[in-house]
Amino acid sequence: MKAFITVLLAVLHGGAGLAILIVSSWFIAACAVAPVNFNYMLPAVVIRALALIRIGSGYAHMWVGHKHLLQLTSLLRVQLFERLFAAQIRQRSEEVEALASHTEAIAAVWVGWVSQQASAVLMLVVSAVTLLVLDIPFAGWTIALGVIWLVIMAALCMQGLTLVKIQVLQEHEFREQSDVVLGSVAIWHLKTVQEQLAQLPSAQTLWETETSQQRLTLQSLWVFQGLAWALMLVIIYLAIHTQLEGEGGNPLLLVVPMLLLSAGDWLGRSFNGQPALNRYVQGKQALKTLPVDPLQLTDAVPLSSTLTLTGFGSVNLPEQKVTAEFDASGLYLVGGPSGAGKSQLLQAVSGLVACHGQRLCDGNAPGDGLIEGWLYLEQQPVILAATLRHNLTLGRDFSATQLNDVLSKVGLAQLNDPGEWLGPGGRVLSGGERKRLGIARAMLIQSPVWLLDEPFEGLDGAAVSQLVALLQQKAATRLIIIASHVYPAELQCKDTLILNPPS
Ligand SMILES: Nc1ncnc2c1ncn2[C@@H]1O[C@H](COP(=O)(O)OP(=O)(O)OP(=O)(O)O)[C@@H](O)[C@H]1O
Repeated sequence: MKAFITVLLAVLHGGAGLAILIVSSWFIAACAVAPVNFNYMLPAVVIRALALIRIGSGYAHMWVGHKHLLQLTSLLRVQLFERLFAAQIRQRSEEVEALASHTEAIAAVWVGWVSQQASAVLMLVVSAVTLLVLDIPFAGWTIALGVIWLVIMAALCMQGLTLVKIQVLQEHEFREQSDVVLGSVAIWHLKTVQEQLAQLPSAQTLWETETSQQRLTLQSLWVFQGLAWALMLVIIYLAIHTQLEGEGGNPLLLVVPMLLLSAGDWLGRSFNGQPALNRYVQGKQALKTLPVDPLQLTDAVPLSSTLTLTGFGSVNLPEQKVTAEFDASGLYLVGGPSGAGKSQLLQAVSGLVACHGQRLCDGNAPGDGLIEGWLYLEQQPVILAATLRHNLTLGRDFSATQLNDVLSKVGLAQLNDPGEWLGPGGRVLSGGERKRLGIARAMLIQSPVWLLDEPFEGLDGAAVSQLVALLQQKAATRLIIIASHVYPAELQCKDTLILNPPS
């Protein structure tokens, strides 16, 4: 509904502009030949009223149109979030681009293109019909103007859409290359500046395609304006030399030439709207081809269940064949030298990586995929560039007291400002602090199963003792499996599983 009001307001805005042109051109001409008792008041009032309508409808068009644009953009973004929510992230930069600009480009088509074209078509039709009905000299020539506009617009659309296809491919390639370069950020300092520069993908071709689109729009506008002027010159020639002898004083003779003279003004916006259509098509295309692999989830697993592994292992380690039983609560240790496959095993248990062998929960196979609600704490917990609160809550609702409580339990009482910014551009946490922040997250999430990857790494003796006491207490009500090559003396486990490195 709002989209249609936007279009109507754009039409009103354009129509008022056109009416001002027609009335004022007639008024100027009429003044030149007006008799002494000519009433200047009425046309002046009409022009003023039209100007007010033009200004008012222009602002209203922006108000309604942009409000609608914002609503539509947020709706599209929510839909996109829903698609990405349970998906594996493969092309991070493409997903960011999709959220940041493709949804906006799709939403903007009503304001940017549809309303401009509707306004142009209606102005052309209304002016042609009005001039024909009023029998204004040369009225039929406005039809020729309409045909010229239509042909140039169609050609512009076709060329623009061809360029869009090229642009989508170029953008995809550029983003893939950028992802590769950004992925190697950790070793940039090891390279010379020349090596780094040589690696950077060039945006030159993208930029060239973008500018050729703008050039095309401008060229179309100039061709249209040129042909409109040519029509006007023909009319003037005809008026002077052939058809209208004896009618030289008729001020209505000027109406159609004035219309043609200013054709670029009242129809130019329709050409300028073309990039909005291109971006719309590009956005649609890009969202359609966005690589989204849905995350596979298992069937629902009881909140508290035993875990039985038989010949089980990560698909990345075909020789890994673990057979073990875990109660629904208690602390278990998975040990073994570095590279033995401890992290891979925990990730396979949680379903983060595909597995082989059998995984039973309470004696039932939940199927392949991620077990919802089970927590895997990475070896190096990810710290988001966000506030401490967001890093802890991950979008859930917790009170400040709950946050302070878990922070002091994991030995991070020094982080006492939930609004403090962490990560790049903010407070940088040490390796041990990251680890403890990860544990704090786990404590808030209340997961029935904790799979902790090297939780003691980077912690000093006192911190290890504090963490062991905490885990011991939490293991009373949940299953905790720790993968570690450090075995704190005070750790009391129900069982220990030692993995051997692959031969
Ligand atoms: N995505 C993967 N694809 C293929 N092989 C992998 C993958 N991830 C890890 N591996 C291999 O699996 C083996 C075990 O890795 P894993 O990280 O599980 O060892 P770990 O026992 O946790 O070692 P550490 O104690 O050093 O963390 C390694 O040889 C590694 O190369």
